[in-house]
Amino acid sequence: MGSKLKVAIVGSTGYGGVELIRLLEAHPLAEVTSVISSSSAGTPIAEGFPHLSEIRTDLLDGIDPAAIKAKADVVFTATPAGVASKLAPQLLEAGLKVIDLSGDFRLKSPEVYEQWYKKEPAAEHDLQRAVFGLAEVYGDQVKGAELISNPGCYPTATLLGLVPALAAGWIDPSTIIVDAKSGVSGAGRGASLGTHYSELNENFKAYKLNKHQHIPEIEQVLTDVAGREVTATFTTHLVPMTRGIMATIYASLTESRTDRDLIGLYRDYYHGRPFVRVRNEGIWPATKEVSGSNYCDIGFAVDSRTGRVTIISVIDNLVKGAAGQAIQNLNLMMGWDELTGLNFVPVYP
Ligand SMILES: NC(=O)C1=CN([C@@H]2O[C@H](COP(=O)(O)OP(=O)(O)OC[C@H]3O[C@@H](n4cnc5c(N)ncnc54)[C@H](OP(=O)(O)O)[C@@H]3O)[C@@H](O)[C@H]2O)C=CC1
Ligand SMILES: CC(=O)N[C@@H](CCC(=O)OP(=O)(O)O)C(=O)O
Repeated sequence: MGSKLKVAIVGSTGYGGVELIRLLEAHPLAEVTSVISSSSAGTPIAEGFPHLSEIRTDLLDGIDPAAIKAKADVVFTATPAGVASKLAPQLLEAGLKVIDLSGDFRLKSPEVYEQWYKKEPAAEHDLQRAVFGLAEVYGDQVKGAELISNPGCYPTATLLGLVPALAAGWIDPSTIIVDAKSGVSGAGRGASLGTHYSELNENFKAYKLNKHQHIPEIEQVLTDVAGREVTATFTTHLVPMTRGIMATIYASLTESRTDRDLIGLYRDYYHGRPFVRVRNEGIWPATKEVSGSNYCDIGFAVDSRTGRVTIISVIDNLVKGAAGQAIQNLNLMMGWDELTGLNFVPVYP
């Protein structure tokens, strides 16, 4: 135990934080030495989360950068938007490395952040030094980083489904439409009218049309990959399930291609990236096939009639979409094998 990397979690009482605790419990090289809460410091974490009884007997700590540094070397911030933009600089100043799960450091432009999140942006200097931790695309930049910005859940599924085809010039960037669906844990643990049982059960609804805060994050990466400005139509839906995201992506092909061509392209692009699995021809992934795991599974259907391809990309929003990807980034940041502590089978059924 003594030689493990010590990590702290701010926002440890939220869904992302609790998932970090679950996954890090099995990590061979890291241990959680401080679970932190802004509202319940001094109470045992297992009191609010009986599934952690006997596993975590400690009390929640408050937010104090110097005290966190005395207990840990790396901090995960799993906090609502607008918190890490102010807290992370203090944590970095105290000598900690930070992996932020919120949207605060994902967008390089402070003006764009303000426009979509309706909050005060992080300082420009911090936005510039943050590395966008989509490991399969920007993994080389993650190693040794001090501040990692973990991608959003929807952008993770969407971008992993789009980047290889876009990078290869196989799809027309002006034709991208993403129809995305999420389980309700994506909205966090707080109760709200739109997510309580009788509003959600046996219901299926679209939300934040053309206003979702993940639109600029997706477009920022697509623009970077394509080398020209890319916009995309992106629509989110809530599904009455607990975990999972499915991004159903449509785009026009620039030349005639088959499912097999796409499968080959994606398998080459993700060669050596253990968390992306590309399905064989005619087999499309379902959210249950990745549940509880750090996998992103992808399948294709080319329609030669319309010249379009449909790409299905699924993740578990709390794992590959949040805590799992954050640990994958920790692994890369520390120079460890990215599979460390994450090499497990999805929960099925
Ligand atoms: N849920 C998901 O699938 C995903 C979430 N994310 C992002 O990760 C972050 C965490 O999400 P999630 O865990 O779902 O959210 P939750 O709402 O479940 O948890 C957020 C936690 O942050 C803490 N918190 C609230 N206000 C403050 C504050 N002012 N200062 C410090 N801590 C605060 C709260 O704990 P306490 O009161 O104990 O401090 C709360 O438990 C969010 O930015 C979210 O958008 C990203 C990808 C996927
Ligand atoms: C189902 C659901 O409500 N999902 C949330 C995802 C929030 C999130 O993860 O936000 P950031 O990545 O921007 O921090 C939403 O659509 O806003």
